[in-house]
This record gives sequence, C-alpha cells and structure tokens, in this order.
Amino acid sequence: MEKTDVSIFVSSLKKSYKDKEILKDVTFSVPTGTIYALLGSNGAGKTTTIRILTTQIRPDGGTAHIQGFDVAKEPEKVHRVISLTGQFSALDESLTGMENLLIMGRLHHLSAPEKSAVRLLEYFDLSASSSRRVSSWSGGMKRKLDIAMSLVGSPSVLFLDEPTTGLDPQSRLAMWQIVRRLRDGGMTVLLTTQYLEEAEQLADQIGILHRGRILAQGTPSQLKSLLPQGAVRFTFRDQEDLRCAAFLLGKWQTSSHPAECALTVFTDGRADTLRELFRHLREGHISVRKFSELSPSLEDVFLTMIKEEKSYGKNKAKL
Ligand SMILES: Nc1ncnc2c1ncn2[C@@H]1O[C@H](COP(=O)(O)OP(=O)(O)OP(=O)(O)O)[C@@H](O)[C@H]1O
Repeated sequence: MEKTDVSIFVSSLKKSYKDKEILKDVTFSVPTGTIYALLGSNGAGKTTTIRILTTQIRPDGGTAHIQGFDVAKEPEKVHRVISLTGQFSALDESLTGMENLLIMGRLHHLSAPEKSAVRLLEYFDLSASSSRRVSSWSGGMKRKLDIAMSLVGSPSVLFLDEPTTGLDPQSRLAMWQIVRRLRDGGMTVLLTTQYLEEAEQLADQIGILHRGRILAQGTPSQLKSLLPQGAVRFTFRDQEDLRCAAFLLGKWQTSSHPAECALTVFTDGRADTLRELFRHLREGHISVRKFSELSPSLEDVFLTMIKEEKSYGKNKAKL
C-alpha cells in the first residue's frame, strides 16, 4: 500500500468493552502536513480512537497505520514518529518549565537537552516564565508547555486530545495559532474536539464521529455542501412555538436551535417553497419573530447528521 502522502490511515476500526460497542466502523485518512479534527460529542469514541492510534489499547478489528507503520504490529516504530498530548497533563508542577523540558530531553537521549529546551520555550513564548514553578502558571501556559514537551522527540505526527478544553478564549486562540504553525512546518496533526468552531477554524478536514461511526467527512465547505442550499431560519416567540413549527414543517429537513428559539429549514430556495412554509406556520397560528436566509453552518451539518443517524438507528431496530 502506497502511503507516502498519507500519515494516518485508519480502516474499519472496531472496539468493544464487554458487550458495549464503542467503535463500530471508523475509517479515515489524514494527508501529511494537514490538520484533521475528529469532531464528536461526549462519549462519541474520540479518545478511544486516539488511544488505539497511539498504541495504548488494541483494536478488536480493522487496521491503522501511522507513517506506514501498523499500530498493532509495529508499536515501537509508531512510537518513534508520534507524540500525544492528552486531556491529562504530563507536567511535574513542582518543577520549573525549564526543568520539565530538560527531563524530557534526557528521556529522549538528546545530545543537547538545554538547547532544545531553550528553543521550545522561545517557540511557545514561555521564556520569561521558564524559571518559575509550573504550579504558578496559568492553564493556557501549562497547556502550551504540555505541547512543547510532546515535541521534544521531533515527532512527525501529533495527536491532541481536546487541546483547548477548559481554556479561556484568549488561550484558545493562542493554541489554534500554535497548531496552525506546527502544520505549516510540515507536521501532521490529529485533534479531537467537541467545539464546532474549533473544527471549522482549524481543521483542513473534519470527521464527524458519532456513536462509534464517522458519519461524514471532508473540508468544512465540503461538509456544508452536503446539505441542500437555500436554508432559511425562523426565530419564534417561545419553545412551544418552536416545537410546533418543527412538527408542522416536518416534511422538510430541519435543525432546531432551542437556545435561540430558532429553527433552520433546508429548502430548495424557491419562492413557492417559502410561501408554503409561511402558509403552514400561519395555519398553525405561529408568529415568526425573525426570518433570514442563510447558507448551512457546520452546526447545521452536525445536528442534521446526528438526527439522520438516530432515525436510521430506529428504522434498523424495527427491521
Ligand atoms: N476502559 C473502558 N471500559 C469501559 N468503557 C469505556 C472504557 N473507555 C471508554 N469507555 C466508554 O466508551 C465510550 C467512548 O468513550 P471515549 O472516551 O472514547 O469518548 P470521547 O468521544 O472521547 O468522549 P469525551 O469527549 O467525553 O472524552 C464512553 O461511553 C466511555 O464510557
């Protein structure tokens, strides 16, 4: 198999714990030097996928290759080319930033660990705090140092499990900047996230993972083009009107946004169709507070995909 342009190649990955199927069929590939986001809600199977790809657990079925190395058969070779920054920090908070990096450099048998530490502290804009104990650092700084530590062995593939969870908006933007810079330097990055905005802003390609399956994947604009264009959004007075409208307009594909009391309806964009939508709402005595035409957002794609998967699951259960 030719994998020179593909750093991560995953085919039909399966994993169960007892009788619970966590990964049912996960297939995707990540071109070298790009960022791929596995986007999914809590419990979708993101961390389980990362744990398999970083050789911490074995899959029950399917295969995965990193830089051409089989994660199940060649774990040592995989270790040489990857690095992982997980949800739990690997830092020793009683030490300074410099000391943490020096320990990591020695673990990797670097010939000049000091040089590497200084370079990384500069790269991550942490030089000014390098001699302070990490326990006094902010969450954003600790997360940066975590990534710096994972770069000590010069990996070519970086796994980031929810890199910005718990960070304030400013630190999140700084982290995005770092990840983009690493990609621009040629690194392949696989990150997991629950944040739609993060996936859209950062990833070259996104895979929507839901209940152990990739429901759709592609660039953000490819994913958006999966939905019919000509979407419109209605905002209603209250939740009851929203529920009622979703029911009345059920013959169209819709996605509900309860927090904003809004309903997106995917139409063919024709004037006749719009007239029909308004007629249904009028006959249902639902008043529309706001109306706008929009192009589908990634959130619409995500919610629609998940909804379709649910109804597919229900139909399957009936068979
Ligand atoms: N060792 C284990 N034994 C049993 N069940 C597990 C184990 N590890 C994970 N699970 C279950 O597998 C499912 C998927 O977990 P996973 O951590 O992969 O999800 P996730 O998408 O990363 O979610 P989160 O965003 O919450 O981390 C969850 O229901 C979890 O409880």
